[in-house]
Amino acid sequence: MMDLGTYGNSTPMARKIASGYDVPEGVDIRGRYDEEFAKILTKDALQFVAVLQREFRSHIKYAVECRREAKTRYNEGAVPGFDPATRNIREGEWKCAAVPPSVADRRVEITGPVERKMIINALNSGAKVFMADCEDALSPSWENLMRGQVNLKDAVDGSITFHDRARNRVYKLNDEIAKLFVRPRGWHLPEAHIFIDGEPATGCLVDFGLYFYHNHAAFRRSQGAGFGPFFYLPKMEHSREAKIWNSVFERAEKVAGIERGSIRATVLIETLPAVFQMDEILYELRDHSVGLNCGRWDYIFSYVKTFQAHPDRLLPDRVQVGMTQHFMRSYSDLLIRTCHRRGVHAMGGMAAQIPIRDDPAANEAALDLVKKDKLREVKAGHDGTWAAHPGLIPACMEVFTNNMGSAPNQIQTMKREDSATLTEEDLLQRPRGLRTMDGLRLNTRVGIQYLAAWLTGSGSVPLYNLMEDAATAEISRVQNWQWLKYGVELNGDGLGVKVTKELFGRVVEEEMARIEREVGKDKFQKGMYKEACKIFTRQCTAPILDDFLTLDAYNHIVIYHPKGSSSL
Ligand SMILES: CC(=O)SCCNC(=O)CCNC(=O)[C@H](O)C(C)(C)COP(=O)(O)OP(=O)(O)OC[C@H]1O[C@@H](n2cnc3c(N)ncnc32)[C@H](O)[C@@H]1OP(=O)(O)O
Ligand SMILES: O=CC(=O)O
Ligand SMILES: [Mg+2]
Repeated sequence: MMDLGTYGNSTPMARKIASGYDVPEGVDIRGRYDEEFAKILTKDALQFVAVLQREFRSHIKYAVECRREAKTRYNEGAVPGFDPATRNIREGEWKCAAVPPSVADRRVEITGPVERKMIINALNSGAKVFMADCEDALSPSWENLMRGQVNLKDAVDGSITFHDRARNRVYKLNDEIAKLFVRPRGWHLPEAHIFIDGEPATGCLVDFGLYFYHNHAAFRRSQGAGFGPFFYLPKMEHSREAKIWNSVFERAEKVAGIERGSIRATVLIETLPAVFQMDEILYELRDHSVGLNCGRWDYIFSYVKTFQAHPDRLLPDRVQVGMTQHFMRSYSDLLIRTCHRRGVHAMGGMAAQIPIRDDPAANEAALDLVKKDKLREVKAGHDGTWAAHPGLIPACMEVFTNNMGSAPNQIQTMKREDSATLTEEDLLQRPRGLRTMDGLRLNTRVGIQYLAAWLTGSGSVPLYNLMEDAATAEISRVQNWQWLKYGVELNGDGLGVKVTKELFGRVVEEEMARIEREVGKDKFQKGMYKEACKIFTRQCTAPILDDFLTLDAYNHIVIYHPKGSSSL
């Protein structure tokens, strides 16, 4: 039990029963009541979330406001770069706290949503780490998030099981399982089903707070060997955001009465501004860091977003923006050099290919692409990588083990000092490649189908033999928006066709017809394809680019109880 000290309010008058949940003063729950959820949404756990919300809300608002100001500067022609004011941090000799022994070896990490069966499969997959995702891979509905918390709690205490009745198969944990990291949502997403002092709570503080409150003690015993819990932190743009997380961790450690530096986190470098802040981010989190990760898909999305007002930096077709483009390779090389200089892991990212069950030749080709990507990563000096599917783990493991041997990581052996000379120009270099009608069509087809899945509760889906999640869908959206905004010529087709609203309208119509043919009339009618098409089309043609696809779409999955009691 944690000591909430002066933050708790235990007077009987302050207790309020709302929507069936026993809530502390100032907290209002508008999501559906469920007996299982009530074991997570206890009064003390909610009080802990409220403590965090009250202490950090003004810092978060300020950080979000700073993002807006930076966006205005980029829209007026500026480009991101290294901050002269923090040169001493970049050039100084300092190290992050030593890596906890329990996570020294992270050569292959599996990721996936906090869905019950997938959690069991991922923990049993043979990967060293499982990143349980409340972010890119999860549609953040009340049901998904609260069930996810129940599932995580059962996973940490080891009791998690799942009975697949259709297949009469019972899932439970093996003796040896992956180490658990949890990725909360980004700062931008609210949790509209929990109000604190009249405002929606910050999504990531709900995800972090509930998980930490219920699991820190069991996790440190069973998984972290005295450290933990462990987290992945997404979509940051500046070190001031890392500073907030560091303070959140310190507050949580204090409340829980555990040693400072117990909690550890890997930060995803997945926005363009953040690549110029890697040292600064590690510095802010130096007592709580366990490395950085190349979140390549959001990074590509962020490149377009950051340069939304720079028509000289248009992207080619999405499929051509791989890790071998100069700006992507530079980002990965500098991340490795930065992490190893500071004594922490430099994690690689996700290849989009997944196993193709019904076509052995195509499956082999997909596996070869994954292996090639992992070989590039391990040879560059990454200490580990991500796999989207259990079927990819043996291949990823083999590539990393063949190149790293029995060493748990390459932190001491791959310093990559050659990357010290990488410049702002290297990191911003325009991607090379061509734009095609096929690219426009694929973006549209994938974007709509992804959103249709997301609106019905699935945040990661297989589409055309690739993994699609919120980050990959964002690329489809912003690329369409960019091409429409600047009326670009599809220069890869040799026909000189320009992207206009009329052309896009026709493409949407034709791609919707194709989706209907592919998924079948029945699924198409019952699904959310039409709604998804409306949202996606609106966002692609909006005069001003929406910051996030999921922020607008979130309004469609907020369900208040009792029904109709209120709305966003
Ligand atoms: C940009 C980023 O942020 S990347 C990180 C976020 N994205 C992700 O985490 C994506 C994770 N991956 C997935 O969600 C899935 O693999 C998908 C959606 C891509 C493909 O899913 P499917 O086509 O349903 O997979 P498939 O049918 O081949 O699954 C076979 C088995 O593997 C399991 N499985 C598949 N992927 C995973 C996973 N990532 N973790 C755990 N188990 C998994 C399935 O549950 C299924 O189990 P079963 O045989 O016991 O029923
Ligand atoms: O979160 C990972 C990414 O690639 O985006
Ligand atoms: Mg991401």
